[in-house]
Amino acid sequence: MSESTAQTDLWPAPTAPGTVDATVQVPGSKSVTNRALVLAALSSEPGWLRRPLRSRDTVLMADALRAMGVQIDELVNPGGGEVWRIIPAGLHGPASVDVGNAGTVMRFLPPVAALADGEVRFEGDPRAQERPLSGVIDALRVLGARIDDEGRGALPLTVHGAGSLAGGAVDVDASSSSQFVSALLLSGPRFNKGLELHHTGRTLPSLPHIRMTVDMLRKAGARVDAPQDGGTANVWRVAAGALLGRDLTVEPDLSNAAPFLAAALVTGGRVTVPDWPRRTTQPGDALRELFTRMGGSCTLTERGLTLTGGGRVHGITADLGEVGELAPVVAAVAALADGESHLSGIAHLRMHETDRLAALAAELNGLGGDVTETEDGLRIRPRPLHGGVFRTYEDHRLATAAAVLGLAVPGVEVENVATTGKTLPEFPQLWADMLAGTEPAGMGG
Ligand SMILES: O=C(O)C1=C[C@@H](OP(=O)(O)O)[C@@H](O)[C@H](O)C1
Ligand SMILES: C=C(OP(=O)(O)O)C(=O)O
Repeated sequence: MSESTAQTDLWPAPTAPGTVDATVQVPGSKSVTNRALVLAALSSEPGWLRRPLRSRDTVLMADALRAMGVQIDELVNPGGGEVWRIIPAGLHGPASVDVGNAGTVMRFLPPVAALADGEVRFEGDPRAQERPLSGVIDALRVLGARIDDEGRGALPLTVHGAGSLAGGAVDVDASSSSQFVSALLLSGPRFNKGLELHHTGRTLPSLPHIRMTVDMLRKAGARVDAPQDGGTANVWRVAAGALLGRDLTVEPDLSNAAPFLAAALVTGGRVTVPDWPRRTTQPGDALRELFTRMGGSCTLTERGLTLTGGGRVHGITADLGEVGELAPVVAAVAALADGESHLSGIAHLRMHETDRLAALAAELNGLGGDVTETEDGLRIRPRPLHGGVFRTYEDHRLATAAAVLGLAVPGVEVENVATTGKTLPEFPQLWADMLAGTEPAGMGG
């Protein structure tokens, strides 16, 4: 948890005037948008991206690829929504990349830079320099890349791209971030010998995100063997070969649907998220099961996913290792529940945008909660909460978690709500719109 910014920018989290009843159109998935941009940049023909997410993380990704020579045109679709046309070109330096605090940018792009011709310099926010990257740096060196990180094993660094990379077999410990695996797989088809990646760590978080990588690679024409389909455990193989341009419509970001669905749960109301995919690799799909266990009920129809709160919120014992992105909002809901919760499998959240376990414990306890950190998660004992400042440590998911608490706890003031711009710049407006249709207390149902 790094030092918090000044507390001058405080957003009074609105209290729910009654039961929420709303339809919330959630913008596109960060993880899908940024993978699609990388794959399109590496492909041999132009591609299209419909309804991409426009947020800090995805704009940083697009700008970085442009800096390496890729053309990305942003078009307005008269039928609604944005369309980006990606025209790949010979990747080249010199280029300078600002990764911000985007894990996807800082991890997915050094392998792309190794394929570029020339130097690519990577810099980022102070927090990005603390986040793990050595798994990618060390693996790229084994695969033939020259990287100057002055021995840090972290940002800032310079990749001296040679226009191609040998590739081959490599061991990677990705226990601190699944993005090490995704990063190498995404560029793998463009390595001369392809890639054979052995994960050597004891644990591997966020498996759905690795499945998303494999799925999107295959849809772009890559040949991939993965443990998920009965392949060798902990081994991924990517054959060398060309990638095809795609015309892809981005699914809504299901992890960013979490605070809105949580609003239905904690107010005993109803929220529908249109365009919820019937099949998806996004970890946010697990919200259906998690929030059902916490007292809601879900229906998936052609209108989308509707979550209806049951009037009571239950505590939960859950291993969130595969779906760590959901932990902050689940923790907020758990703090409002009728019983204790144990969230486990999320030690790696200590190296996310902030130390999320420390931050959630400190901020929930600051409002009167009883939260303790465990070795790999949080124990949350619901207590009557009171208002106060909820610090967000430049972490979008801390801000949205605080908004959920604010629905039930008067006087919650959220520091720097604009930090939601990392993946959901429209958050305050979407939240206000959701509440505008809320039935006053006593009239809901
Ligand atoms: O590949 C991806 O798009 C992501 C993978 C996960 O990272 P970790 O495995 O580092 O948790 C997730 O938390 C992050 O928000 C997005
Ligand atoms: C961990 C997250 O982001 P990043 O892609 O920066 O790792 C997140 O969005 O919860």
